[in-house]
Amino acid sequence: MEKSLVKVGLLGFGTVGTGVYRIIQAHQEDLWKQTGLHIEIHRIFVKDIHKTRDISTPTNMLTTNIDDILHSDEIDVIVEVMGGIEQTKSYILTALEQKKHVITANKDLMALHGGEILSTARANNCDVFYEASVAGGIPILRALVEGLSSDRINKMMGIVNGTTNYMLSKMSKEGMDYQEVLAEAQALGYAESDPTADVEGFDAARKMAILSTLGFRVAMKLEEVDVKGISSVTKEDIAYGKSLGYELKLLGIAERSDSKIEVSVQPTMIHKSHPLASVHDVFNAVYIYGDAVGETMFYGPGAGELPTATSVVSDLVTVVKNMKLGTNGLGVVAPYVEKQLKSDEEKYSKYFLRMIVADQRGVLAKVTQLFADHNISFKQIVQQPYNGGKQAEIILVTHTSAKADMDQVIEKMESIDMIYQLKSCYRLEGEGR
Ligand SMILES: NC(=O)C1=CN([C@@H]2O[C@H](COP(=O)(O)OP(=O)(O)OC[C@H]3O[C@@H](n4cnc5c(N)ncnc54)[C@H](OP(=O)(O)O)[C@@H]3O)[C@@H](O)[C@H]2O)C=CC1
Ligand SMILES: N[C@@H](CC=O)C(=O)O
Ligand code: NA
Repeated sequence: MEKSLVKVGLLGFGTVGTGVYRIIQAHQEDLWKQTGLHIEIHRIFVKDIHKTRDISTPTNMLTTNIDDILHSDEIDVIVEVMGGIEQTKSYILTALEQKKHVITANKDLMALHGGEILSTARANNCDVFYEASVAGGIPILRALVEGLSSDRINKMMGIVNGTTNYMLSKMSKEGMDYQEVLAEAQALGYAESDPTADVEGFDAARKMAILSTLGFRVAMKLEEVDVKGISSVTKEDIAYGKSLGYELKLLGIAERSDSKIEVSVQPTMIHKSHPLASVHDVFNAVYIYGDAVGETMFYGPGAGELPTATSVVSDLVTVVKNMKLGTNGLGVVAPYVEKQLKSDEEKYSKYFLRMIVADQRGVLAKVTQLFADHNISFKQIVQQPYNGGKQAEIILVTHTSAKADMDQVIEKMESIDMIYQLKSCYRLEGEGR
């Protein structure tokens, strides 16, 4: 007899899980009209069954026994929104071996173990979708694997962490300093009480590993993403950047040239004429450069109960449509492009530097010579008095140069006595794009 009802096992009933439950309840009829099947949350796995929740569920729907879900013959699809890595991975692999389709919002898990999860899904003819794992409510993974599948993507730049974008926006607009704005982001619930993954760039790196795997069709490993966070950013850097026409953003950058790729996350000065410079507060955006399509930008909420749940439930709609058509597991394409990573000699970008130097005749010539010795030329130089005129502050904007050359310059600065301190060095993007 043909199925008329799809039963879902929900793992986790926190922020995102609650949103998934609400959307499925509220949009029952639309979901049925789109898929031809009724969708029902059958059981929900939680840690604490006695916890007070602001949403009511039928008696016995909540369980703390994972087997009620993983080994239930009635459940067809697992929605994993509990977070965590090892335990969650074992639940997902078991679910796939039990021929249950999987939807997850878990970027930590997919960035580390996505390859194994997807190959287990293929072996079991199951679907795995994870749209909510990158840029919460923005349908960016679907855009890469469907909307832009006919194109060759050369570059993706993303503001993919809402917490740090909120912090940098506040530092830029209100001149707040780092510690002050971090405390505010924690009080508002954007940053975790341990905000390391957000501010040190690890959360963004996980999302960039997922984006580059799908965009470039390579098996990108998390440890191959170069990561630098925002914990050493100062309000002075932001103000100087602004005075020269740049906003400072934590950018994930994935770039491909001549079949070689580089993927990184770092605070980056982006020219105010670039659309990413106008992405403020907790919003996310991903800017994509395709050979054929040109430039496209995807913008929206990167987190939050209902935006994130929208992506999860849309994945569920795809799984259920596939069930109706009997096409589950056919859409999961393994990375098929051989991965070649760029060396530091092959990574090119422009840079913004700020340094404190002696206020003496010839200092600028020394600085210029050092950069010229390593093939780096300047687009802009600003010099001004520092520390009451006892020293000078130099701000430099370079032309395109190799990362290896810039690293050498920074190393050699230490031995030049007229250069007292390199205050900051940022990658620069967005001009003349
Ligand atoms: N919040 C957001 O805006 C976004 C979240 N995500 C991802 O979605 C996932 C869920 O996030 P979120 O909803 O914020 O998390 P929450 O902390 O709000 O909820 C987690 C839920 O999972 C349950 N849970 C956690 N650990 C266990 C365990 N060991 N055994 C049983 N149940 C457990 C908790 O149970 P109990 O209720 O009993 O405590 C809770 O219901 C994460 O992977 C996160 O990275 C992705 C994009 C945005
Ligand atoms: N901590 C993340 C939440 C969503 O993934 C962020 O700040 O973007
Ligand atoms: Na998304």
